[in-house]
Amino acid sequence: MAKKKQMLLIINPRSGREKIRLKLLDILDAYTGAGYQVQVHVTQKALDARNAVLKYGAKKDLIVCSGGDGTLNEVISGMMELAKPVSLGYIPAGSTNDFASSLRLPRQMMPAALNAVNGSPYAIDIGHFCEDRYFVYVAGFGAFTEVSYLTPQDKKNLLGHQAYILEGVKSLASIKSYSMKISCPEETLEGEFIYGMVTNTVSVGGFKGLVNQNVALNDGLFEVLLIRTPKTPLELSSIVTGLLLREEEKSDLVYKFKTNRLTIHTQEPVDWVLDGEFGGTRTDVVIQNLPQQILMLCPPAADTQKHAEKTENNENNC
Ligand SMILES: Nc1ncnc2c1ncn2[C@@H]1O[C@H](COP(=O)(O)OP(=O)(O)OP(=O)(O)O)[C@@H](O)[C@H]1O
Repeated sequence: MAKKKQMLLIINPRSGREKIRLKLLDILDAYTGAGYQVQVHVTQKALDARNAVLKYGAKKDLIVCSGGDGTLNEVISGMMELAKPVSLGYIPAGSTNDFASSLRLPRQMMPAALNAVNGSPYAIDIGHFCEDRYFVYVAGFGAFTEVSYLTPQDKKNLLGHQAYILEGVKSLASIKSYSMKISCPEETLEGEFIYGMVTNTVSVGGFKGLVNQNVALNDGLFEVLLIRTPKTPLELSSIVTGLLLREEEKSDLVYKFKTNRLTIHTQEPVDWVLDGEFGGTRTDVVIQNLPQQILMLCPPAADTQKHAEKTENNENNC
Protein backbone atom coordinates (compact mmCIF):
# COMPACT_ATOMS: atom_id res chain seq x y z
CA MET A 1 0.00 0.00 0.00
CA ALA A 2 1.30 3.46 -0.92
CA LYS A 3 2.64 5.47 2.04
CA LYS A 4 0.27 8.27 3.02
CA LYS A 5 1.39 11.86 2.61
CA GLN A 6 1.93 13.47 5.98
CA MET A 7 0.29 16.81 6.80
CA LEU A 8 0.57 19.06 9.83
CA LEU A 9 -2.59 21.19 10.07
CA ILE A 10 -2.18 24.10 12.47
CA ILE A 11 -5.37 25.88 13.48
CA ASN A 12 -5.78 29.03 15.55
CA PRO A 13 -9.37 28.55 16.77
CA ARG A 14 -9.67 32.20 17.86
CA SER A 15 -8.59 33.87 14.59
CA GLY A 16 -11.03 36.15 12.85
CA ARG A 17 -14.60 35.25 13.62
CA GLU A 18 -13.79 31.63 14.49
CA LYS A 19 -15.29 30.54 11.14
CA ILE A 20 -13.06 27.47 11.06
CA ARG A 21 -15.32 25.82 13.66
CA LEU A 22 -18.10 25.36 11.09
CA LYS A 23 -15.87 24.00 8.32
CA LEU A 24 -13.37 21.81 10.10
CA LEU A 25 -15.04 18.46 9.45
CA ASP A 26 -15.40 19.19 5.72
CA ILE A 27 -11.76 20.28 5.53
CA LEU A 28 -10.48 17.17 7.32
CA ASP A 29 -12.67 15.04 5.08
CA ALA A 30 -11.23 16.68 1.95
CA TYR A 31 -7.63 16.27 3.13
CA THR A 32 -8.11 12.65 4.14
CA GLY A 33 -9.82 12.01 0.79
CA ALA A 34 -6.82 13.58 -0.98
CA GLY A 35 -4.56 10.95 0.61
CA TYR A 36 -3.13 12.85 3.58
CA GLN A 37 -2.60 11.56 7.07
CA VAL A 38 -3.44 14.70 9.01
CA GLN A 39 -1.96 15.66 12.35
CA VAL A 40 -4.02 18.55 13.75
CA HIS A 41 -2.56 21.03 16.20
CA VAL A 42 -5.01 23.55 17.69
CA THR A 43 -3.05 26.49 19.06
CA GLN A 44 -3.58 27.34 22.72
CA LYS A 45 -1.66 30.60 23.07
CA ALA A 46 0.98 32.86 21.50
CA LEU A 47 4.02 31.06 19.97
CA ASP A 48 2.21 27.73 20.03
CA ALA A 49 2.01 27.59 16.21
CA ARG A 50 5.74 28.22 15.86
CA ASN A 51 6.59 25.59 18.45
CA ALA A 52 4.31 23.01 16.82
CA VAL A 53 6.13 23.54 13.50
CA LEU A 54 9.50 23.11 15.20
CA LYS A 55 8.32 19.96 16.97
CA TYR A 56 6.43 18.17 14.19
CA GLY A 57 7.06 20.06 10.92
CA ALA A 58 10.30 18.48 9.68
CA LYS A 59 8.71 15.04 9.19
CA LYS A 60 5.77 16.33 7.13
CA ASP A 61 5.23 16.64 3.39
CA LEU A 62 2.97 19.66 3.82
CA ILE A 63 2.11 22.15 6.55
CA VAL A 64 -1.28 23.85 6.38
CA CYS A 65 -2.04 26.87 8.53
CA SER A 66 -5.50 28.20 9.37
CA GLY A 67 -5.47 31.58 11.06
CA GLY A 68 -4.80 35.25 10.54
CA ASP A 69 -1.59 37.05 9.69
CA GLY A 70 -0.23 36.53 13.24
CA THR A 71 -0.64 32.76 13.06
CA LEU A 72 0.89 32.69 9.57
CA ASN A 73 3.85 34.65 10.93
CA GLU A 74 4.37 32.10 13.69
CA VAL A 75 4.13 29.13 11.31
CA ILE A 76 6.60 30.67 8.86
CA SER A 77 8.95 31.67 11.70
CA GLY A 78 9.02 28.00 12.74
CA MET A 79 9.49 26.84 9.14
CA MET A 80 12.50 29.15 8.73
CA GLU A 81 14.23 27.14 11.47
CA LEU A 82 13.56 23.72 9.89
CA ALA A 83 16.56 22.02 8.30
CA LYS A 84 14.54 20.75 5.32
CA PRO A 85 12.10 22.82 3.24
CA VAL A 86 8.41 21.88 3.53
CA SER A 87 5.59 23.39 1.43
CA LEU A 88 2.96 25.56 3.07
CA GLY A 89 -0.76 25.80 2.41
CA TYR A 90 -2.69 28.66 3.99
CA ILE A 91 -6.37 28.97 4.90
CA PRO A 92 -6.84 32.67 5.71
CA ALA A 93 -9.09 32.95 8.74
CA GLY A 94 -8.11 36.25 10.37
CA SER A 95 -9.92 39.56 10.51
CA THR A 96 -7.82 41.36 7.89
CA ASN A 97 -5.86 38.69 5.97
CA ASP A 98 -3.55 41.18 4.31
CA PHE A 99 -1.08 38.66 3.03
CA ALA A 100 -3.77 36.30 1.74
CA SER A 101 -5.10 39.03 -0.51
CA SER A 102 -1.57 39.67 -1.80
CA LEU A 103 -1.36 36.00 -2.75
CA ARG A 104 -4.86 36.13 -4.22
CA LEU A 105 -5.94 33.19 -2.13
CA PRO A 106 -9.65 32.36 -2.27
CA ARG A 107 -11.66 34.32 0.32
CA GLN A 108 -14.10 31.51 1.03
CA MET A 109 -12.81 29.00 3.52
CA MET A 110 -13.47 25.76 1.61
CA PRO A 111 -11.93 26.89 -1.72
CA ALA A 112 -8.96 28.22 0.29
CA ALA A 113 -8.63 24.88 2.07
CA LEU A 114 -8.59 23.05 -1.27
CA ASN A 115 -6.05 25.50 -2.69
CA ALA A 116 -3.87 24.77 0.35
CA VAL A 117 -3.30 21.25 -1.00
CA ASN A 118 -3.80 21.66 -4.73
CA GLY A 119 -2.22 25.07 -5.40
CA SER A 120 0.98 25.72 -7.37
CA PRO A 121 4.16 26.27 -5.36
CA TYR A 122 5.28 29.88 -5.27
CA ALA A 123 8.49 30.80 -3.41
CA ILE A 124 8.01 33.97 -1.38
CA ASP A 125 10.59 36.27 0.18
CA ILE A 126 10.75 36.44 3.98
CA GLY A 127 11.89 39.33 6.16
CA HIS A 128 14.56 38.74 8.79
CA PHE A 129 14.16 41.23 11.63
CA CYS A 130 17.17 41.72 13.95
CA GLU A 131 18.70 38.51 15.25
CA ASP A 132 15.68 36.59 16.22
CA ARG A 133 12.44 37.40 14.38
CA TYR A 134 10.90 36.97 10.94
CA PHE A 135 8.08 38.73 9.16
CA VAL A 136 6.05 37.67 6.18
CA TYR A 137 4.67 40.95 4.89
CA VAL A 138 5.19 43.96 7.15
CA ALA A 139 7.53 45.35 9.79
CA GLY A 140 6.44 48.77 10.97
CA PHE A 141 6.72 51.42 13.64
CA GLY A 142 4.83 54.55 14.62
CA ALA A 143 1.35 55.97 14.19
CA PHE A 144 -1.35 53.27 13.94
CA THR A 145 1.01 50.29 13.75
CA GLU A 146 0.14 49.18 17.26
CA VAL A 147 -3.54 49.14 16.40
CA SER A 148 -3.47 45.58 15.12
CA TYR A 149 -2.11 43.97 18.25
CA LEU A 150 -3.72 46.31 20.77
CA THR A 151 -7.18 45.67 19.37
CA PRO A 152 -8.69 43.06 21.69
CA GLN A 153 -9.38 39.68 20.04
CA ASP A 154 -13.02 39.69 21.17
CA LYS A 155 -13.54 43.04 19.48
CA LYS A 156 -11.82 41.80 16.31
CA ASN A 157 -14.08 38.76 16.32
CA LEU A 158 -17.17 40.90 16.80
CA LEU A 159 -16.40 43.75 14.42
CA GLY A 160 -13.80 42.28 12.06
CA HIS A 161 -11.93 44.86 10.00
CA GLN A 162 -13.91 47.78 11.49
CA ALA A 163 -12.29 47.08 14.85
CA TYR A 164 -8.95 48.23 13.47
CA ILE A 165 -10.42 51.42 12.13
CA LEU A 166 -12.07 52.22 15.48
CA GLU A 167 -8.83 51.63 17.40
CA GLY A 168 -6.90 53.61 14.76
CA VAL A 169 -9.05 56.67 15.24
CA LYS A 170 -8.45 56.45 19.00
CA SER A 171 -4.66 56.41 18.49
CA LEU A 172 -4.72 59.59 16.36
CA ALA A 173 -4.48 61.68 19.52
CA SER A 174 -1.18 60.15 20.56
CA ILE A 175 1.04 60.28 17.45
CA LYS A 176 4.69 60.18 18.51
CA SER A 177 7.77 61.41 16.70
CA TYR A 178 11.10 59.52 16.70
CA SER A 179 14.59 60.84 15.98
CA MET A 180 16.16 58.29 13.59
CA LYS A 181 19.00 57.44 11.27
CA ILE A 182 17.78 55.13 8.52
CA SER A 183 20.33 53.54 6.19
CA CYS A 184 20.07 51.21 3.23
CA PRO A 185 22.43 50.55 0.31
CA GLU A 186 20.58 53.20 -1.73
CA GLU A 187 20.37 56.10 0.77
CA THR A 188 20.66 57.42 4.32
CA LEU A 189 17.98 59.56 5.95
CA GLU A 190 18.16 61.36 9.27
CA GLY A 191 15.65 63.34 11.31
CA GLU A 192 12.24 63.01 12.93
CA PHE A 193 9.82 60.37 11.67
CA ILE A 194 6.30 59.42 12.72
CA TYR A 195 5.81 56.28 10.67
CA GLY A 196 7.68 53.61 8.79
CA MET A 197 6.82 50.34 7.18
CA VAL A 198 8.90 47.78 5.34
CA THR A 199 6.59 45.56 3.35
CA ASN A 200 6.26 42.63 0.99
CA THR A 201 2.55 42.90 0.24
CA VAL A 202 0.02 44.89 -1.74
CA SER A 203 -2.34 45.36 1.23
CA VAL A 204 -1.65 46.65 4.74
CA GLY A 205 -4.39 46.84 7.34
CA GLY A 206 -6.86 46.06 4.56
CA PHE A 207 -5.76 49.13 2.53
CA LYS A 208 -4.38 48.40 -0.90
CA GLY A 209 -3.29 51.96 -1.76
CA LEU A 210 -0.83 52.46 1.07
CA VAL A 211 2.13 50.64 -0.46
CA ASN A 212 1.48 52.25 -3.84
CA GLN A 213 4.47 50.71 -5.58
CA ASN A 214 4.84 47.84 -7.99
CA VAL A 215 5.03 44.80 -5.77
CA ALA A 216 6.44 41.34 -6.41
CA LEU A 217 6.56 38.96 -3.46
CA ASN A 218 9.58 37.08 -4.79
CA ASP A 219 11.97 39.78 -6.09
CA GLY A 220 14.30 39.95 -3.07
CA LEU A 221 13.18 43.52 -2.38
CA PHE A 222 10.98 45.23 0.18
CA GLU A 223 8.85 48.27 -0.46
CA VAL A 224 9.64 50.94 2.16
CA LEU A 225 7.38 53.81 3.22
CA LEU A 226 8.71 56.46 5.65
CA ILE A 227 6.91 59.58 6.84
CA ARG A 228 8.67 62.53 8.42
CA THR A 229 7.11 64.44 11.32
CA PRO A 230 5.01 67.34 10.00
CA LYS A 231 5.82 70.68 11.63
CA THR A 232 2.93 72.75 10.24
CA PRO A 233 -0.63 72.09 8.98
CA LEU A 234 0.71 72.70 5.46
CA GLU A 235 3.26 69.91 5.92
CA LEU A 236 0.50 67.66 7.20
CA SER A 237 -1.44 68.17 4.00
CA SER A 238 1.76 67.57 1.96
CA ILE A 239 2.00 64.18 3.66
CA VAL A 240 -1.49 63.29 2.54
CA THR A 241 -0.53 64.27 -1.03
CA GLY A 242 2.82 62.46 -0.68
CA LEU A 243 1.07 59.23 0.30
CA LEU A 244 -0.80 59.25 -2.99
CA LEU A 245 2.34 59.75 -5.06
CA ARG A 246 3.95 56.91 -6.94
CA GLU A 247 7.39 55.65 -6.07
CA GLU A 248 9.15 57.71 -8.73
CA GLU A 249 7.46 61.00 -7.67
CA LYS A 250 9.56 62.55 -4.89
CA SER A 251 8.29 64.21 -1.70
CA ASP A 252 10.34 65.81 1.10
CA LEU A 253 8.15 64.28 3.78
CA VAL A 254 7.13 60.91 2.39
CA TYR A 255 9.74 58.45 1.08
CA LYS A 256 8.92 55.40 -0.99
CA PHE A 257 11.65 53.13 -2.25
CA LYS A 258 12.71 49.52 -2.60
CA THR A 259 15.64 47.88 -0.87
CA ASN A 260 16.83 44.49 0.31
CA ARG A 261 18.36 45.72 3.58
CA LEU A 262 17.65 48.51 6.04
CA THR A 263 19.20 49.54 9.35
CA ILE A 264 17.50 51.96 11.73
CA HIS A 265 19.03 53.60 14.76
CA THR A 266 16.84 55.60 17.13
CA GLN A 267 17.76 57.61 20.21
CA GLU A 268 14.84 56.32 22.23
CA PRO A 269 13.37 52.80 22.06
CA VAL A 270 10.65 52.29 19.45
CA ASP A 271 7.86 49.70 19.45
CA TRP A 272 7.81 47.58 16.31
CA VAL A 273 4.99 45.56 14.82
CA LEU A 274 5.62 42.44 12.75
CA ASP A 275 2.70 41.11 10.69
CA GLY A 276 0.21 42.71 13.06
CA GLU A 277 1.79 41.39 16.28
CA PHE A 278 4.13 43.10 18.75
CA GLY A 279 7.73 42.85 17.50
CA GLY A 280 9.63 44.26 20.49
CA THR A 281 10.92 47.63 21.67
CA ARG A 282 14.27 48.49 20.05
CA THR A 283 16.81 51.24 19.42
CA ASP A 284 18.72 49.35 16.69
CA VAL A 285 17.02 47.38 14.00
CA VAL A 286 18.41 45.46 11.03
CA ILE A 287 15.96 44.23 8.41
CA GLN A 288 17.10 41.87 5.66
CA ASN A 289 15.18 40.37 2.74
CA LEU A 290 15.75 36.60 2.46
CA PRO A 291 14.68 35.84 -1.11
CA GLN A 292 12.30 33.00 -2.06
CA GLN A 293 12.46 31.11 1.21
CA ILE A 294 9.03 29.52 1.67
CA LEU A 295 7.09 27.55 -0.94
CA MET A 296 3.45 28.57 -0.61
CA LEU A 297 0.68 26.82 -2.50
CA CYS A 298 -1.21 29.47 -4.45
CA PRO A 299 -3.77 29.69 -7.24
CA PRO A 300 -1.94 29.59 -10.59
CA ALA A 301 -2.81 33.27 -11.19
CA ALA A 302 -0.58 34.23 -8.26
CA ASP A 303 2.38 32.85 -10.17
CA THR A 304 5.61 34.86 -10.11
CA GLN A 305 5.56 38.19 -11.95
CA LYS A 306 1.92 37.93 -12.97
CA HIS A 307 1.36 38.52 -9.33
CA ALA A 308 2.95 41.94 -9.27
CA GLU A 309 -0.51 43.49 -9.28
CA LYS A 310 0.81 46.67 -10.83
CA THR A 311 -2.47 47.82 -12.24
CA GLU A 312 -4.63 46.85 -9.32
CA ASN A 313 -2.31 48.46 -6.82
CA ASN A 314 -2.16 51.75 -8.64
CA GLU A 315 -5.90 51.84 -9.19
CA ASN A 316 -6.56 51.41 -5.49
CA ASN A 317 -4.88 54.50 -4.12
CA CYS A 318 -6.43 55.34 -0.79
N1 LIG B 1 -6.14 29.52 21.50
C1 LIG B 1 -5.78 30.81 21.40
N2 LIG B 1 -6.43 31.76 22.11
C2 LIG B 1 -6.09 33.05 22.03
N3 LIG B 1 -5.05 33.52 21.26
C3 LIG B 1 -4.37 32.63 20.53
C4 LIG B 1 -4.69 31.22 20.56
N4 LIG B 1 -3.85 30.59 19.73
C5 LIG B 1 -3.02 31.54 19.21
N5 LIG B 1 -3.32 32.74 19.70
C6 LIG B 1 -2.69 34.06 19.36
O1 LIG B 1 -3.57 34.79 18.51
C7 LIG B 1 -2.74 35.70 17.75
C8 LIG B 1 -3.56 36.38 16.66
O2 LIG B 1 -4.05 35.49 15.78
P1 LIG B 1 -4.25 35.79 14.22
O3 LIG B 1 -3.39 36.87 13.74
O4 LIG B 1 -4.16 34.49 13.54
O5 LIG B 1 -5.77 36.23 14.17
P2 LIG B 1 -6.42 37.64 13.95
O6 LIG B 1 -5.71 38.61 14.84
O7 LIG B 1 -7.88 37.46 14.10
O8 LIG B 1 -6.11 37.90 12.43
P3 LIG B 1 -5.40 39.09 11.66
O9 LIG B 1 -4.03 39.23 12.29
O10 LIG B 1 -5.32 38.65 10.24
O11 LIG B 1 -6.28 40.25 11.86
C9 LIG B 1 -1.61 34.80 17.33
O12 LIG B 1 -0.46 35.50 17.00
C10 LIG B 1 -1.39 33.95 18.59
O13 LIG B 1 -0.38 34.53 19.39
